[in-house]
Formats: sequence, structure tokens, C-alpha cells
Amino acid sequence: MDTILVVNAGSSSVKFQVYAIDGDGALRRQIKGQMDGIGSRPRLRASGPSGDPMADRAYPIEAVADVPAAMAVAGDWLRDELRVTPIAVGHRVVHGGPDYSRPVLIDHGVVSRLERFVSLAPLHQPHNLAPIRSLLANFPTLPQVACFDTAFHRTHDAVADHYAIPYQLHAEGVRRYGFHGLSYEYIARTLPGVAPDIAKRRVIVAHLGSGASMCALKDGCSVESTMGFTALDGLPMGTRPGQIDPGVVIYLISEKGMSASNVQNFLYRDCGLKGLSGVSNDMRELEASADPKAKLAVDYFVYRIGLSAGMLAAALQGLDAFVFTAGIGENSANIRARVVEQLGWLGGTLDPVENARNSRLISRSDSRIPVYVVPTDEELMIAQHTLSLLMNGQSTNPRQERVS
Ligand SMILES: Nc1ncnc2c1ncn2[C@@H]1O[C@H](COP(=O)(O)OP(=O)(O)O)[C@@H](O)[C@H]1O
Ligand SMILES: CC(=O)OP(=O)(O)O
Ligand SMILES: [Mg+2]
Repeated sequence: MDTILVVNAGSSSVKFQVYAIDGDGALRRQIKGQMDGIGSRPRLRASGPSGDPMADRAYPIEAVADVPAAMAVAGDWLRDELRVTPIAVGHRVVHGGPDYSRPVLIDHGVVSRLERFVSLAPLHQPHNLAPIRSLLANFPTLPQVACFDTAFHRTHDAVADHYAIPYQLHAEGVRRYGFHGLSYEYIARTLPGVAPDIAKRRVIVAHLGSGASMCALKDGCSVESTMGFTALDGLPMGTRPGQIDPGVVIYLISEKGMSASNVQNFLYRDCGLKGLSGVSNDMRELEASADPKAKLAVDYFVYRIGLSAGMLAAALQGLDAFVFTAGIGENSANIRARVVEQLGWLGGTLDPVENARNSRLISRSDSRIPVYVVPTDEELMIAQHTLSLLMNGQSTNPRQERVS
């Protein structure tokens, strides 16, 4: 049976799925797995087609100290124990830069182009490219497909795509790209089944995970995102600050004597929930903590989501629905309740019982806007794009290249 392997290396986890390709070209999920707790409490968990457990293994911290180690462990398990030999591999690649507005078949030229963006996504791009390079070297005829976080946002108008800096820099690629596009694309494609009456209207999606962003959708297309040139902007995240006055960066360099690489490490690894709380980057630990700084970090997270909702509602000129997704959005009833409180003026009213149950619809029946929880599936999106490229030589739902 032919299978497709999907690899999604995030900032705090490695997710993977294996899909069987049925005779009629449909995808059937066979394995869904995740390696998380990297560098703290590493754990490999995987389940079969109907959610039946296939693996739940804890590893010593030194055995899985970083994302490449996590990939190696997951890869060994798939290859050596399960004998997975895919006919193609689909990869999440966080930064596609200005060139890629759709998924692409990978060759050495594509890899070189994507290497240019390593410094723009240091928590992701190196880990996205490492398995691609190694498969290209060891299995040069194995088709590999790169699916970009940035591609879904390439429909933005020029005003949403620019910074107020000299035009030449935009031409060079200094633009507001937006990220988590595979997640938003999945939500946009799922909404017609969940809520047909609002799927084509004005929707804000909050992807709240280790990395967090929000996206304004109009007619299923992205019109605005809280993230920009890099995945540092917008909401506070596990270890990233979100929106910050660039004057702070100048201060770090000129007054604190920090080098460019010190600043990069600081902004990607030491800020956000971790920096503000001094307790943890993990929302579960912050919610369980009695430390006042942990409370401040959670308050800040919720407050900034509320502010961003106002900004995105302005971009949409109104709001017809709000959607939560990703690790925190799908699992934390407390954060959702607090965010919906912030949405009161936009017409959101929570149903606490449905929220506590993690139901699909968590707003009251008399809420002016419905509020949904829709679990994301970036891996399925990648599998679909990979299959389409294999079968038709082009990705599903190809987007027009934007002329800028
Ligand atoms: N039950 C929960 N309550 C609160 N936060 C949760 C829960 N489950 C997961 N999370 C949070 O979700 C985040 C990870 O989300 P995820 O989307 O998997 O991130 P990524 O893909 O960026 O690695 C972590 O901050 C984790 O604490
Ligand atoms: C782009 C980004 O922040 O991704 P993740 O949430 O997987 O870290
Ligand atoms: Mg993620």
C-alpha cells in the first residue's frame, strides 16, 4: 500500500502523520504521532487510525535534548519498528519568503532558496530543512513537497503586506508575511462543514499554541495576520515577546551591548510567557502556578488577544464569528473563557457548560457572534497538498501569484 509521510516541526514539538493512499486517491490516516516535552520531559505518543494507542514512551532528557534529536527518534521508530516506507514526504516549512505562494516539489535549488530564510525563522527553518536535506541525500528519487506557513497569506492587499519603510526593502522581501498558514487554510476549508452560514463571512481565527497568531478571514481567504516579517510579531508566545517597540531592540544593542545573535536568542527563546513569568513557557504550568508573575503572563496573553481581535475586526470591518484552535485554543477552557470575555463588545457571549466540555460551539445561542473550537490539522493539509502535487503536478487550490 502506498503511503505519504508528513513531518511538522514546530518550535516545541515534532508532529508526524502517515497516510495511506486509497485506490480512489483518497487519503486515510494510519498513524498520528507527536514528540513533545523536548529538552524537558520528552515523550513520544502515537495512535492508529481510530485513535488506538500505538506508542507512549518517555525518554531521558539527554536522549531528546532538541528538535533534531526528536526527529531522529521518531524517524527510527517509524522506519525500524513500523517499516514505514513512504512514496512521498510532505514537510511543513515555516518561511517561504516572497517566492512561494503555494506548495512546491523540492529539489536542490528549492532547498538553497529556502536556506536564505533560516535567519528569519531560527526556531523552525533549520529543523524544517534538516530532514529534507538528509532525505534528498539518501533517497534522491523520493518526491518531497514543501508546504509553507506563509503561502496562505499571500492574498493580502498591499497595505497589509507593507511596512512603512523605504520601498526598496519591500522589494528585497522585507514584508509582513504572516505564519501558521497551513493551520488557517485547514480551518478555512473546514468551516463550510462546521458553520456553512458564516464560512464565507468575516471570521477571526486564533491559533494559540507555542507559537501564537491570529488571522482575519474574509470569504475563506486571509486578509490580515498578527504576524509579520518573522514569527516574532503579534501575540506573546511561549518564548517570543510578540509585538514590541523596535526601540527596545536598539536599547538592547546600544545600552546592554548585546550582539545581533544575542538579541536573536533573547527574542526567540527568553521572552514571551517564559520571560514575563520567569516560571515556564508552558501554558499548563502557568495556569497551575500561584506565582503572581505567572498570573501577569496569562493576563498579558489574554489582553493582547483581545487587542488583536479589535485590530482584526477593524481590518474586516465587522465580525461574524470567532474560532479557537491549536494547543491552548483547543484545550484550555480557562483561556477561552477569558478571551471571550474580551470579545463582549464585539458580540461574543460564552456558554460556560459547552466551553468546559471543549464543544465545537462554545457561545450561547443568543450570542451575536458564534464562537467555535476547531481542532487544527496542519498535517492533513500537508498530506493533501503533497498528494495533489504527486497526482496533478500542482497543489490543491492554487493561488494566484500576487503582483506587488
Ligand atoms: N490542556 C491544556 N491547557 C492549557 N494549555 C495547553 C493544554 N494542552 C496543551 N496546551 C498548551 O499548548 C501549547 C502547545 O501548543 P501546540 O499547538 O502543540 O504548539 P506547537 O505546535 O507550536 O509546538 C503549550 O503552551 C501547551 O502548554
Ligand atoms: C510559526 C510558528 O510560530 O509556529 P509554531 O507555533 O509551530 O511554533
Ligand atoms: Mg504548531
